[in-house]
Amino acid sequence: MPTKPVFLTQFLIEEMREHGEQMPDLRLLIEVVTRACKRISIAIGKGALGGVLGEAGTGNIQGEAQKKLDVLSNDILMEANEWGGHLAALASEEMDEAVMIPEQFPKGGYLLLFDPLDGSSNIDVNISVGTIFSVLRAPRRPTGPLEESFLQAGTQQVCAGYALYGPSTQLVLTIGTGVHVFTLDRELGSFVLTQRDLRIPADTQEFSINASNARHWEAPVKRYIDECLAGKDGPRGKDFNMRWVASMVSDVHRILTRGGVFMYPLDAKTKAQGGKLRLMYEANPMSMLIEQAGGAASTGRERILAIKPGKLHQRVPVIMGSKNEVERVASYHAGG
Ligand SMILES: O=P(O)(O)OC[C@H]1O[C@](O)(COP(=O)(O)O)[C@@H](O)[C@@H]1O
Ligand SMILES: [Mg+2]
Ligand SMILES: [Mg+2]
Repeated sequence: MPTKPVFLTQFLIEEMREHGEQMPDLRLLIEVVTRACKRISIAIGKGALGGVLGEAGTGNIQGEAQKKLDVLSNDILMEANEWGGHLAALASEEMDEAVMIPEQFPKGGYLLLFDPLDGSSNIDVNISVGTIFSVLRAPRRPTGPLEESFLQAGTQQVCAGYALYGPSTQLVLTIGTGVHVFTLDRELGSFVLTQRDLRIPADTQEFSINASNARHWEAPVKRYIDECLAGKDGPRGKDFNMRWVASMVSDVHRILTRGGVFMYPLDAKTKAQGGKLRLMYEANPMSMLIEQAGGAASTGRERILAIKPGKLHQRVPVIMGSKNEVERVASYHAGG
């Protein structure tokens, strides 16, 4: 890595210059979102001292009880972005409807979607959580209801990223030119480039799934996991390790860093709602990062980024990570 620190803004200017198109509004949007993530990182770092742990006493459109930090992170991101300039509208896991930038503020050409706090079940037990975001272009002449503007396939994303609030706070980002990692220098209060162009190995010996759902899994997933568990004496001829943090950000970060396959497949419990994880602000941004790093992302039956969304809070099955493993799971779904 360069000896002289490369800060996020500088990196974005150089990256956009190198790829032939300066997008000052997109750069501004990324700076505003990452500044909000710094504020969330500080709030999380205070933990019990900051009074941010525990239930908020309210629920969201997903039917989940909100944690105080779900609400606080959402408020911080709303406040940071609502003055507009770079956005036309935004949508969040924690808000029923998409929100247009208020009349009195200038409008920008982008739409922002976010999961303000991912891994909520881990907040009160001090395990890493994160913020996931996705950026789309706003239609020039939107016709129907605001929500329709957002219903674009994941291939239309111009930017995707997450902040990981762990022992260190990291930002992992793509603007369609590879996946790059920044680490928050707490003294400087700035994100500094620490890894360029992450590449996911095509093969792996590590899978990530909530095994307590095994009895609900479909046959292709059961077969895949059973073969992994059979290890070197089984059809795969090699031993597999398992990891499950139950924060998608942490599990996907591990996979972007050293490979693996992350699975939250369709099962009997989630079939009626189409899956557990949300397409627009969990599966799509993570799929763009995974594919940009040379991996694959599927529902088991189709490429996640190719899905034409039907509604803002749509859920989908998720199988992503090392290319050859994801393709193997998909081939089992196809009867292979
Ligand atoms: O509780 P489970 O079944 O292990 O599910 C964990 C999954 O749910 C999530 O926490 C859902 O995300 P939110 O915390 O943003 O609702 C994912 O981060 C994680 O992968
Ligand atoms: Mg989430
Ligand atoms: Mg969340």
